Amino acid sequence: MLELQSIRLTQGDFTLSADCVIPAGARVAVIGPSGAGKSTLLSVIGGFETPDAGRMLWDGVDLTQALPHERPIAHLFQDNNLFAHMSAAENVGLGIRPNLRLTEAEKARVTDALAAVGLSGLEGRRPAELSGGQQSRVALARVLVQEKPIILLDEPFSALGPAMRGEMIGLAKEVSERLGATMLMVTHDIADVDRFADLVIWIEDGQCQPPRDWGEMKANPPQGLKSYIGT
Ligand SMILES: Nc1ncnc2c1ncn2[C@@H]1O[C@H](COP(=O)(O)OP(=O)(O)OP(=O)(O)O)[C@@H](O)[C@H]1O
Repeated sequence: MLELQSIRLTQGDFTLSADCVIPAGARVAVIGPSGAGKSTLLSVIGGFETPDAGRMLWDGVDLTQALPHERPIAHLFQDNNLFAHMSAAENVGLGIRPNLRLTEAEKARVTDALAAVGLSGLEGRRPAELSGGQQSRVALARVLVQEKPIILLDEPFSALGPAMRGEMIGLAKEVSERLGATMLMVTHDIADVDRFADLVIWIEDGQCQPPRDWGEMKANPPQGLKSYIGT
């Protein structure tokens, strides 16, 4: 499990606070108004920001001071972070080795990951030769080959239309199931939450609420969530 113990981070006049436990293997949507601190929470978990106070533990190991690449975490951001001059297979291979000197077994893992996201036959294409949805699939395949137990998605598919986004969220779910990974996804869309989440972390004014069952939260929403979804 992922434990955030009395985490505090102040940036200017904004303070994030989080004190919660996320069970291993959970799919968690992180929702809340614009500027509430959703991306900041993911930055703290990913190690891109160091909290002023508190600790983060994964399976009892204190990772609070660990650098991003030392953490058991894979990331997917809105812009997919694909390298324009590299093929789909090379972009995925980077998830295994940044120098791309892959063994035959590692090359096979890349091929398998691209097949798992429906891109067999397109391994040699560069990002500009792929549609937006296909580019997102490459980014998901790169998450898959990293085989990390924690995956952070920050508004990953927001550049896609609603139907394609739904499809990609289904695929992200499959990736989390395949790896047994704990997945946290920031989104602004309640339809995404319905499709994706077991649990929801509601954030408002920098305060993260502990994760709650989504069905239960919808039945009995905090006031801020009611205003947010306009009920
Ligand atoms: N480097 C920084 N220095 C000072 N304030 C910052 C910094 N980065 C973010 N903030 C502030 O922290 C707050 C939280 O920002 P964050 O991006 O986490 O919100 P968010 O919930 O992800 O918003 P959105 O839904 O609009 O993406 C905002 O008020 C933002 O202006």
